[in-house]
Amino acid sequence: MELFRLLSAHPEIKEVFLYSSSKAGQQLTDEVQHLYQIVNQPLRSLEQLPIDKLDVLFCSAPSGVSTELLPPLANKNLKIIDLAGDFRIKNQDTYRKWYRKEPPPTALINQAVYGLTEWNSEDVKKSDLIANPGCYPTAALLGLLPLLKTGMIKPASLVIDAKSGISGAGVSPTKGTHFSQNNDSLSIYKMHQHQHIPEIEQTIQRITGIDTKITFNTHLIPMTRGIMATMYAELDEDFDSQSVKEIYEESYSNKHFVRVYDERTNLFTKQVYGSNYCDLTFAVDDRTNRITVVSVIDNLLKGAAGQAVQNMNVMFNLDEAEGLQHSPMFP
Ligand SMILES: NC(=O)C1=CN([C@@H]2O[C@H](COP(=O)(O)OP(=O)(O)OC[C@H]3O[C@@H](n4cnc5c(N)ncnc54)[C@H](OP(=O)(O)O)[C@@H]3O)[C@@H](O)[C@H]2O)C=CC1
Ligand SMILES: CC(=O)N[C@@H](CCC(=O)OP(=O)(O)O)C(=O)O
Repeated sequence: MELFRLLSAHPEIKEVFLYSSSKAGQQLTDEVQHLYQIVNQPLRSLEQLPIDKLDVLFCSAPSGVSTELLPPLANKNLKIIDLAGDFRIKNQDTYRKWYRKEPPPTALINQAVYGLTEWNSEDVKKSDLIANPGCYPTAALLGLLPLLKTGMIKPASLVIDAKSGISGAGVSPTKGTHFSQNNDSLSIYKMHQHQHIPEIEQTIQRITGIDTKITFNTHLIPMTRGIMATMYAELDEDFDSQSVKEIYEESYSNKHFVRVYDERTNLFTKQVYGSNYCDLTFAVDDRTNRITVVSVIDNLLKGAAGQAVQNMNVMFNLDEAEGLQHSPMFP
């Protein structure tokens, strides 16, 4: 629904069609009461996809669905952006191990471009099939890549501690996302087993050439949206606060959606709420020679729908911020 909201207000989009696997033919009223004035269509069935009339298709279903759905639609003069994990992992055995599902065909995995446009916009531009990054990897990688690429931190020392709002768990309520269980409580889940671990390691490898194994844990926070990734690593002795700040500024000065704050700024997930920004800060600890990096995003925007629209903009040679210019809502 966030994707639909963004696309409906996008100045370069003529028409958006909505498809559903379970509610074809129904009017979207209950789920999208908040979009009452713009949802003026019944949900369509997937069999009705007019491939030759569409420019771009977003697939926004849980992992495993696009492995079945997308292969027959690929390479048909239609650009595809998949929001799920299916096309993100290049090694099929790695995908099987972490997702416990069968991967898509090799040719399509090889064709898919990982859409972290801040780091590979040239590939995104040429691509017809984008694997939109996961929410946690987006937050973690945008904070870490500048430091890893320049050798500022020791990869083996890296620990990523991430926290997410409950909308990260999708639309269907489960025991784990029940209000009474989460309200007034903080929980840890999928310890050392999160499916985003191989995605982060693979992207570090592809962008910096570093083969490393990360320690990554995730927590559920009783809030609707937002991710904070707090990352700890040993700083190489040749670097200090000043050089870290310079590297961040160099990496992101011309990147619209990454905002680098001064060292030790207190960041809030709410300062990016409803926006496509990723906000970063850091603190160097001279006593321990460790650095802490903090990254915040809105999981539904920069972590999913916003980043998907940003990728679409780059693929169609539009300004990458088209349709995503709005500031965060605060408080
Ligand atoms: N929530 C988040 O913070 C993030 C989400 N993503 C990705 O964004 C996309 C949307 O996320 P989110 O809305 O949370 O996802 P959900 O898990 O809530 O699923 C979205 C919709 O997928 C459809 N769907 C299609 N096939 C199936 C199936 N076999 N089983 C269940 N549902 C199915 C359902 O709609 P219908 O029945 O109408 O077809 C469902 O409402 C996903 O690809 C997800 O991986 C990425 C990063 C962050
Ligand atoms: C809070 C919560 O449950 N979050 C989800 C990640 C959401 C996401 O990024 O999903 P995909 O990688 O599937 O696209 C999780 O931890 O599995």
